[in-house]
This record gives sequence, C-alpha cells and structure tokens, in this order.
Amino acid sequence: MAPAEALTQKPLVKLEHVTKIFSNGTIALKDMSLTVCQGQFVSLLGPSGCGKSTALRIMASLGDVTRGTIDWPTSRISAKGKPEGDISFVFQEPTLMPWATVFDNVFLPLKLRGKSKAGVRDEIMAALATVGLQDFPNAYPRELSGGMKMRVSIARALVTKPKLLLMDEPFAALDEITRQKLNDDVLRLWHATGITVIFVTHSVFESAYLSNRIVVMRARPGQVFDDFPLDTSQERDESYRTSEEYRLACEKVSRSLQGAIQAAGGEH
Ligand SMILES: Nc1ncnc2c1ncn2[C@@H]1O[C@H](COP(=O)(O)OP(=O)(O)OP(=O)(O)O)[C@@H](O)[C@H]1O
Repeated sequence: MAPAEALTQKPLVKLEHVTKIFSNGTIALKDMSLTVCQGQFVSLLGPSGCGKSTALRIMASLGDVTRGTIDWPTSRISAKGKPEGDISFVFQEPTLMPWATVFDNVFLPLKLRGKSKAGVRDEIMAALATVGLQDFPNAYPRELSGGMKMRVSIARALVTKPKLLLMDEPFAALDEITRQKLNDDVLRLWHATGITVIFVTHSVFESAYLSNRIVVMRARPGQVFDDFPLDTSQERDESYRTSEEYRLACEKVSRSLQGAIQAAGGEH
C-alpha cells in the first residue's frame, strides 16, 4: 500500500547528532540522529517532554540547533539555508484567520509568495477537494466543525505542494470519530500525492494505523530510542482496525513506548 516513492529510500531530511539546548539550560535534544526518506509516513512518539515538537520545529526552521546539522540532500536550499517551499506544518490548533473565508485561509501561503487570487483559484479548489471541502470555499471558520477547521488547515498546508508535511498532534483535540475520519483523509492524500509525512502523536493506535515507520523517542536526554518499520501490506481501513495485524502493530508500538518511558534518565 505504500506509495512507490516509499520504496526508493532517497533521504529527504537528515538530522545528524543534533543537540538543542534552550536559553534556560533545558536540553531538549541530545545527539539526535534521524534520516527520513521520501515517501515515508513516520510517526514520532515518546513521553511528554522528550523533544518531539522541538525536533519538528527544527526541521521546519522554526528554531536553531545548538550542535549538529540538518541536511536536505535532494532539496534546493535558499540563501538562508532553508529548503524553501518544501515544507508545510500543521499544528494541533487549526490557526485559521476568523475574519477570512475558507478560500482566503487556504490562499494565504500563496499570497505570501506574491500570487494573485485569480491566478491560483484552481489550485486552491483542488487543495480543498483533497480534504473534501470543495463545497465550502465561502464559509467562515465559525461556521465549521472542529474536524472541518482541521481540514482547512491541512488544505492550506498542501496548497503549496510541499515535499514534507510536518504534523504536530494535529488531531489530539478532536473526538475519536472525527479523528478516525481525518486519519483516513491523511492516508488518502499520502497515497495520492506521495508526500513525506512526519506525524507527532501520543496515540499508539493512531501511529500504528497511519504509519509505515515508527520512531520512538526517549526523554532526558531527548533522542531516538527505537526505530522500526510497520508492515503495510494490508489495506488500512475499517476492517484493519479490528484485525490481528493491527493488534500486533499496536502491541509492538506500545512495548517500545514503555521501554522509552523506563529509559528516561534524570538529565534536564
Ligand atoms: N521555548 C522553550 N524554552 C525552554 N524550554 C523549552 C522550550 N520549548 C520546549 N522546551 C522544553 O524542551 C523539552 C522538550 O519539549 P518538546 O515540546 O519538544 O517535547 P514534546 O515531546 O513535544 O512534549 P509533549 O509531548 O508534551 O508535547 C521539554 O522539557 C520542554 O519543557
């Protein structure tokens, strides 16, 4: 079921011996190395405070590293050293502009790149269609459910056609049914686009359902504790949720997470 790109194993982003120490002395990441390849769907799990968000923010150039390097082997790098246009970020909050329509919210990243609204109308409508919101371009955020707002946020992230989608607990605040629907939406768009996804979650079940690779982090110091692929030969759908394969995948992720929790040391 994995997109063809997942089989190429071309590195997209490489964190090498990354350490991040905040100005208050907190060591969020210590000597963390991680290579994510094109087309992978990686779930990043770990106990609270192990540095998942910090690792994601560093990849998105939303924070500097204290030591170590981040490489983008296949991307064009801007003068500022960033792989411009290649990355989108989806946060736990949809962070929509309440005064703007769905269409205008999705237009924002293109507007920031100097595009005219008329010129990118088709791209915006295509992004909305990807998340099933093609009938709501003129709606305002206040008229939408929590799940629909998150869909707008995903459409806004996709409209620039990024290579890498970073998602930081995007569905944590949603009810279980909405969350499962959005999980299916994200899988559908992963298949359709071949995009690389790094998905931070606290949910063993969500990670086992979505990803073809699990990276478990430990805390104190924040670094990779475990890293393993998941079998994706079986279609991820409703029947998968009650299958033995899914139960075994959840068990494997859960065991690894328990190991990471027990491994946490006293370093701050
Ligand atoms: N701006 C900051 N200044 C100082 N310390 C920070 C800052 N941001 C995060 N930290 C600390 O760095 C460590 C890692 O935080 P981070 O948010 O990356 O962890 P996390 O694994 O994403 O946690 P959670 O699962 O609770 O969201 C924590 O100890 C946190 O308190």
